[in-house]
Amino acid sequence: MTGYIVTGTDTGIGKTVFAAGLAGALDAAYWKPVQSGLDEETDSQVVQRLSGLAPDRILPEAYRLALPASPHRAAEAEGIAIDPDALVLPVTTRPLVVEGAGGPLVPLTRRRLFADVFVVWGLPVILCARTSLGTINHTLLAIEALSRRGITLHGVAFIGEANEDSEQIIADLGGTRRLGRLPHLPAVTPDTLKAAFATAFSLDDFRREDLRP
Ligand SMILES: Nc1ncnc2c1ncn2[C@@H]1O[C@H](COP(=O)(O)OP(=O)(O)OP(=O)(O)O)[C@@H](O)[C@H]1O
Ligand SMILES: C[C@H](N)[C@H](N)CCCCCC(=O)O
Ligand SMILES: [Mg+2]
Repeated sequence: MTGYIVTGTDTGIGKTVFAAGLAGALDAAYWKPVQSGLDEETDSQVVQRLSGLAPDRILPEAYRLALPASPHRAAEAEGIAIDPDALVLPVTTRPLVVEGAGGPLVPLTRRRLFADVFVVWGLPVILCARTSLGTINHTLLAIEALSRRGITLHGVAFIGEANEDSEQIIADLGGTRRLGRLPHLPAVTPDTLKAAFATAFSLDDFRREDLRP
């Protein structure tokens, strides 16, 4: 299985928008294993709308939970528990872009974290981080959490306005690379996202040999 796990330093950081850009650029498939919150457009629906991918490239979620909360809590609210061992990567002929919920230490159950399944999945992780003040601490904390579990960090994708020094010190102290920065888009549409993604990121950074079909 090839592809990437997209995680973030927080919820609402821009993972879904980034994942839509990446999945579209790689002509990939997208999977959101646990969706919590069903009242608004779901992440899968957003990616469907923004990526330009065919509907069958958006793979069905393993869990769809109504409460917009941490997955462990959203599951409990429905009287169920998520089974992390059931979160098996779907088999696809295309690279797979997998989006977590929130950040790497978000609980799936009261004992298991997203990071625990990242280890099992074995795909490299892309960490989405904002550029605004406070991001250095949050991003380095997330990098440390991934690193101590032996999870491969592919790099950091920044989202927001330029903050050269913060991006550089995160890359230096975190021992990782800056993949690029998606600016704040006044309107996020399939066209604006495609153009911004192409400007912000180099496809070669994501097209490893084993990602080619
Ligand atoms: N580059 C951007 N330009 C403008 N708006 C953005 C950008 N990235 C994200 N947003 C907006 O910010 C909000 C949160 O983004 P998004 O849903 O991608 O976050 P997320 O990290 O996937 O959150 P969650 O943890 O709920 O999955 C959305 O309204 C989205 O449209
Ligand atoms: C509901 C939200 N949009 C996400 N899907 C879930 C975010 C979980 C964050 C948990 C936490 O870190 O406190
Ligand atoms: Mg999302």
